[in-house]
Amino acid sequence: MSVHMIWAQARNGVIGAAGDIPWRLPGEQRLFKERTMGSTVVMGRATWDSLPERVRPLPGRRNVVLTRDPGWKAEGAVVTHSPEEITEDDFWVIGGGGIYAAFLPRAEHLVRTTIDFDAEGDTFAPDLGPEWVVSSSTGWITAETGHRYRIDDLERL
Ligand SMILES: Nc1nc(N)c2c(n1)CN(C(=O)COc1ccccc1N1CCC(C(=O)O)CC1)C2
Repeated sequence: MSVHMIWAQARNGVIGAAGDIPWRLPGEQRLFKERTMGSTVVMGRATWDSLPERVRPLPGRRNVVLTRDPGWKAEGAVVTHSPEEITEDDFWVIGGGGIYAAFLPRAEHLVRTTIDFDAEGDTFAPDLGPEWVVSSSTGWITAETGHRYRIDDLERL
């Protein structure tokens, strides 16, 4: 089972605010799409709800949604009620905060975008222990909006 996690965070660790992402960086979204295309993506119900309907389910990927609600279902979503139920051998965890924290112990590979600003928000990236090391990095990319961001791949030592 190889578990990948992918997220974008502000310098101060914020990944979400009131059910949305407090920035819009199309270039970064394109990189997310490229990295996950063709794979299984696993997300919490709130992240599913945060996707615009036109891209829900995320096209070209098997969308697995984790929820405690036994009655929840949605067109295009494979519903799962606990992380232990996920037995796929290779998938990408795409949020949100609680889901990243739940899967971090099982993750083998992280793709972390850091945006070079501090954001206001209520949801944070998982705390990474010293066992996580950057295995490759894009270096700073300047977005159309002038914001700088970088994408690091991390592996466990
Ligand atoms: N590094 C990294 N990790 C993450 N987990 C995520 C990102 N960046 C960026 N994210 C989002 O913006 C979430 O999605 C969207 C949100 C609002 C509007 C469009 C979108 N979509 C973007 C993805 C498109 C696709 O993939 O097809 C469909 C449209 C999740």
